[in-house]
Amino acid sequence: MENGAARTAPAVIVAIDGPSGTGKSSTSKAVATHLGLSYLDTGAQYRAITWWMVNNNIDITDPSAIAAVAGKPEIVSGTDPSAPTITVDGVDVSVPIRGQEVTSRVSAVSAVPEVRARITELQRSLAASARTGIVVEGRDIGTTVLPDADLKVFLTASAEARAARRSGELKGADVHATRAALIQRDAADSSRKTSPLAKADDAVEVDTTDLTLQQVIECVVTLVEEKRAAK
Ligand SMILES: Nc1ncnc2c1ncn2[C@@H]1O[C@H](COP(=O)(O)OP(=O)(O)OP(=O)(O)O)[C@@H](O)[C@H]1O
Ligand SMILES: Nc1ccn([C@H]2C[C@H](O)[C@@H](COP(=O)(O)O)O2)c(=O)n1
Repeated sequence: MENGAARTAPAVIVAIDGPSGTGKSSTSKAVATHLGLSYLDTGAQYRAITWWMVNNNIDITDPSAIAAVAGKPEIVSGTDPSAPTITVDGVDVSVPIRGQEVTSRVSAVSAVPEVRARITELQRSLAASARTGIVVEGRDIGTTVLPDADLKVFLTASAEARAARRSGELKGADVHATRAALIQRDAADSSRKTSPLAKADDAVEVDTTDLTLQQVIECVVTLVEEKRAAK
């Protein structure tokens, strides 16, 4: 090492993709916290722009109406994994974006190419400015947003496991209805033309069905450390 200077770990870019309820957010936040990286929830950004469309009475069934205003809202994501934030035009929307009104419309809004172009640009800029590196989670991070990521992980889990996790979270929500809604959203997200939900060819697939959250976190931390060591 030159002049005995302490070697700092090189910045590392991690892409975590997968269907709803596979554990992307929980895993990404914990991995980023453990490794001192930034964290970006890209689903929250698509939810935030959907919230703005709903609040501004934009016709969600009309892609050209969505495209015409896609550049208007200012979406700001805070990337501290211990306290991630999301605002639209300065308003904290972290709670309303999780509601049914947004969840049932987000696939339609996020399928519009102009929306994706706008949000993808934000995501790339946040990743480029992350000093120590970043964990970015979503649906198209490994395939489209950050195709040169150091590590790509694709999380999966059975529909039953995902529905049970979500029903537990929603305090007793009907597990069959939750399962049906997850499958419907995954189908919409996987079948859109522009950057659909997909596993990148070079992603490591981790089936979380029979793993605890802690086991998944440990698995991804190990994968990141291996990549870092090889840099
Ligand atoms: N391996 C696991 N075992 C048990 N529960 C888990 C596991 N992974 C995540 N969970 C729980 O499942 C729920 C969904 O997890 P999380 O929000 O991280 O998934 P997600 O993939 O980000 O979902 P979405 O894409 O819908 O935002 C949370 O309550 C989380 O605590
Ligand atoms: N990279 C991404 C992230 C999310 N979306 C869309 C599709 C999802 O149904 C929706 C909400 O995501 P969640 O909060 O459930 O992770 O946002 C996308 O198209 N691309």
